[in-house]
Amino acid sequence: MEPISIASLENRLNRPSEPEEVEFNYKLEESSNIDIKSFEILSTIGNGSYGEVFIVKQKDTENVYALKKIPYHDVFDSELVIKRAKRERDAMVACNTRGNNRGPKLHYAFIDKEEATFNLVMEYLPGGDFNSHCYKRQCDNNSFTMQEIQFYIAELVVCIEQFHNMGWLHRDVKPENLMINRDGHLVLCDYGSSKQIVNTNSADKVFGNTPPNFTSFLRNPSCSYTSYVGTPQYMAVEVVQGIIYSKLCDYWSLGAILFELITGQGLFVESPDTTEQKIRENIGNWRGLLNTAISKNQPIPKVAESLIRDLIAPERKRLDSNAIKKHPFFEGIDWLSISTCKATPPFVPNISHPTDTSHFGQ
Ligand SMILES: Nc1ncnc2c1ncn2[C@@H]1O[C@H](COP(=O)(O)OP(=O)(O)OP(=O)(O)O)[C@@H](O)[C@H]1O
Repeated sequence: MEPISIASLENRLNRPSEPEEVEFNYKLEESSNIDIKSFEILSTIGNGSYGEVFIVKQKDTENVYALKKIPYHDVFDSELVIKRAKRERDAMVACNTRGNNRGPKLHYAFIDKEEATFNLVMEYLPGGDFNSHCYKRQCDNNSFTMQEIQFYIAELVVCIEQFHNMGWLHRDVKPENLMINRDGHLVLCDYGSSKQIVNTNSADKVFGNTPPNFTSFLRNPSCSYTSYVGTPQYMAVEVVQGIIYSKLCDYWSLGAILFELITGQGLFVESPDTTEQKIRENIGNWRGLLNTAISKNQPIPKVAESLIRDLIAPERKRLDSNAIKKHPFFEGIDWLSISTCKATPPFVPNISHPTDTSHFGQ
């Protein structure tokens, strides 16, 4: 039998293109000679489908950061990986420049050509991810009170709203992509699936000095997208069907998360064995299945059911952030204190030192 020859990186036919460092680098000029050797890797804190996240210490300053490393030399999907990493980097830069206090602060971004990785050095969020927090509560038989759910959903509304206000759709809002910061507030992370809203008519005005009114773009086809992204369980029907969608898709995800926090069940997920394909089919048949899910999981407070139905709804009827904030589900919520992180969270992580990783399951 012929020996199987494995193509080296150099002679592969579809060798991936090398990413441009100038497009990716961030803040390197302010701190000379920053590269991967500037950081001591302490431990792994997360593993996603695209990257690995470590807690690191900068050697000269002793500052602690989270470092996300995204390898780009996989021959099968490197173009996709490069696109995702750039989007993530660009959205994080937008968070920094537009003062989004619900996104992780980006400190540096650089490419390591030797190990073929993108590197994003960001603020370390020590409270762990919200999904793990919910899972722990469920395992401890300590389900959320309606007051706690109201708080977290209000925080998520503000996270999504701030992301939209800087001119981006997130498209992958899910509990795993929400982190808890040191003060117990939610931060929306993982921008690999996000998309910048492009106003083809007045691109300059969108990011000019005048704050743009993005609500006016909500149903403007020139600001809607048809590519297929996201995580099926929380994906809006118009995204699953690949038809034109707008930033309202992120509020469908909010509705799916609200349902899950109240019932402890994933919406449109019948059992842990439900396949991705089946979840997509279920979302396609959402009208009937939503009624079934709601009647099967009673009691759900009427006011919460009403908000779920206003979010798991056809895009043209779905509430936007202004209408969501006025919904009776949020009675008693002080939106100013939520958006300025002054509201008291129900849980504040106990952090004993800057490199404490006790809220990350390992
Ligand atoms: N700034 C941060 N501080 C602390 N932990 C973080 C931070 N960013 C990410 N993590 C951890 O790393 C995990 C993976 O990160 P992330 O979701 O960004 O990776 P990904 O490869 O894009 O994931 P996905 O599979 O969702 O696309 C997160 O779930 C979280 O536990």
